[in-house]
This record gives sequence, C-alpha cells and structure tokens, in this order.
Amino acid sequence: MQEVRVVTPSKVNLALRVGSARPDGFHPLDTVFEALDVHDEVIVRRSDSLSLRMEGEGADALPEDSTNLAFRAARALRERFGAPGLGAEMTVRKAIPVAGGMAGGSADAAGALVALNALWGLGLSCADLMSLGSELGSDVPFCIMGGIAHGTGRGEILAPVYPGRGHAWVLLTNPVGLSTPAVFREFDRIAESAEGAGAVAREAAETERPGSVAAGVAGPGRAAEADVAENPASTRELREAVARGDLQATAALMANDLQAPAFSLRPDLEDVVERASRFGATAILSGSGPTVALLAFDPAHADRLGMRAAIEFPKLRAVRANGPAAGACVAEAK
Ligand SMILES: C[C@@](CO)(OP(=O)(O)O)[C@H](O)COP(=O)(O)OP(=O)(O)OC[C@H]1O[C@@H](n2ccc(N)nc2=O)[C@H](O)[C@@H]1O
Ligand SMILES: Nc1ncnc2c1ncn2[C@@H]1O[C@H](COP(=O)(O)OP(=O)(O)O)[C@@H](O)[C@H]1O
Repeated sequence: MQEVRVVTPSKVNLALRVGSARPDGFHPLDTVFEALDVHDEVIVRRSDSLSLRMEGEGADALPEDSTNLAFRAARALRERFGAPGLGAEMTVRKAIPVAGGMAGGSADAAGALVALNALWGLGLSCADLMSLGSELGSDVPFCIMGGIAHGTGRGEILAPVYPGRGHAWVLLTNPVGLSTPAVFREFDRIAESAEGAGAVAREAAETERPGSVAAGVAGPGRAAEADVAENPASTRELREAVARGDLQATAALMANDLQAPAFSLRPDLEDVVERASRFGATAILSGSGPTVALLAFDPAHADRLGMRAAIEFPKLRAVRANGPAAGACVAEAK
C-alpha cells in the first residue's frame, strides 16, 4: 500500500457533566459524545521519514512539528507497535474549527493512528488504537469509535449508545478559540469559591449570627447547593432519550457543566446562547467551547435555524452538520 486517506469526525457533547478534579489534575466526566460529519482528512504516503503538512481551515495557526497531535500519534504508534525505520509523509486537511471544543486535534490524532495502522500493515484492532489514543488525549478514543457514546473516566472509557434516529445541527463557530485547560481551571476556581461560600454559610448558620454576609448566602438548600459535587451528575436519562430517538426529551436534557466557566471567561458566548434560545433554538456550548451548537429537530428546522443564525450573528459562521457520524475510517487506500 502506498497511500491511505482517512476521514475523521468532529464531536459535540450532548451532555458534559464534570466532577471535582482528581489527584492527577483531570476531571471525572459523565458525558455523551456525538460524532459529526464536519470532518478532517488525514492522508499518509510511504516515505523514509516522518513529516507533516497542515492544510485548510485554520491550518496556518497549527504546528507541523512533533507538538502537533497527529505527529505525536504517529511517533507513539511507531514506538509502541512499529519498527524504528518506518516513515510517512502525512497531510492533514482541516475543516474542524481549531480550538473550537469540537475535538479537532484529537480527530487528527485518531486519523493518523487509523491511517498509519493501514499504511504500515500493523493489523491493530480498534481497541488497540483507542487504548494508545487515550494516552494522547481524552477525546481521541471517541474520534476512533464515532457514533454516539457514553464517556466516563476522563472521557476515554466508552460505551456505545445506539441512537433511535439521526438528526442535524447548526454549529455557530467562533473566530476566536478557547483553551480547554483554561476552561477546566476556571471550573475549579468557581467550584472552590462556591465551596468556600458554602463552608462560611454553614458556619454562620451553626453559630446563628443573623445579619452577617454568610447568613445572607445561607437559607434552605443554599449551602447544599454551594457544595461541589465530587462525582459528575449522571447522563442516564439523556442516554435513554437518545436511544428512544426522542429528540424533544434529548433537547430538554442537554447540559454542559463547562458552560458557566466558559461564559465567565467569554461573556460573548453567554450572549450567543441566550439570543439563540430567545429565537427558539436549543443551544449548548460544544465541549469547552467556543462553538455553540443548535439542535435541529428535522432538516427544515435546521434550514430555519441556519438562516436565522446568519442574520442574528453576522460575525459567526453557521455550519450545518449531521450526526451521528462514523468514527475515523479508511476512505481510500492504494
Ligand atoms: C472538554 C472536552 C469534552 O469532550 O472536549 P473539548 O472541548 O476540548 O473538545 C474534553 O474533555 C477534552 O479532551 P481533550 O481535548 O482530548 O483533552 P486532553 O488533551 O486529554 O486534556 C487537556 C487538558 O484538559 C483538562 N482536562 C481534560 C479532560 C478531563 N476529563 N479533565 C481535564 O481536566 C486538563 O487540564 C488537561 O491537561
Ligand atoms: N492537529 C491539530 N489540530 C488542531 N489543534 C491541534 C492539533 N495539534 C495540536 N493542536 C493544539 O490543540 C489545541 C486544541 O485544539 P482543538 O483540538 O482543535 O480544540 P478543542 O480541544 O477545543 O477541541 C490547539 O490550540 C492547538 O494548538
């Protein structure tokens, strides 16, 4: 085989529930991923050494050296399962927005693993590739798996959810990206200050000091509300709605615990979600943002949402997408 082309999907999180940081700094998740047909392509050709070229949407801003996730994936695959002399000329054609909360880098790493497994004739299973992928990034295994999946752990432990029906999205992509680690750090900061407020409120309630600031925070249920959940909230009901193909219930159960920290860093995103909700859209931040995803109930609804969004948000791009899409897979081999 001389050349392999792989198509690799982006994702949204239908729900993203986050617990408190683990000792390793990662956050336990209960999430429902959905793969979308806004995809990158990874093309690999036989060569004596490893090289990478980035093309397409946002490629100028991305490195072509060993810091690129696709390059790191190639090296990891060669070190773990290949021979030292194996090489490839890799090209990544980007369509997934960079730093958009749509797993662009993870998709490229997934695409590189699948493409090089074929080019180098390694014969690895999807499970092998997903396990190696989880060392590169929490979203990489899902980009290999595709479809809709329940993600736990830091997002790398996956169980498929078999959807009752497919559907469309309108994605509002943003010209200014948002850093995933920065959003998780803001999540921690908000959680810590809520925890602090809860502790002060409890102390004040115990010592009965009416009129203090803390007493103002306390009240029925308030202190408990301020406590930060160690474990993420469950997405069970949402998964059941997805499996039934009940889009109305799915829309009602969508939730993203990274929305508040993302809005805190980027108030413009809260404005987008609020305004979209006002014109009747079910709007949710995709992962850590800044892309905002509008769920469509049928193709005509997607058309209406797209037209309305184009008028309402002239600075954003409204991109039509369909889900669930397949995971990273070989589209062409020669
Ligand atoms: C938030 C999510 C939701 O699907 O997606 P994006 O918005 O980035 O697309 C993912 O959890 C992102 O996954 P991914 O982008 O692969 O993250 P990783 O490379 O594993 O981690 C990047 C950084 O994000 C934070 N991180 C990531 C995952 C997790 N469960 N807890 C974390 O705290 C850590 O600070 C980590 O250093
Ligand atoms: N192949 C790649 N494609 C996109 N981003 C990459 C890639 N390799 C490394 N990165 C880095 O990963 C960061 C996160 O980008 P991306 O994965 O697109 O977003 P997100 O984590 O929000 O889904 C970028 O800022 C970029 O510097």
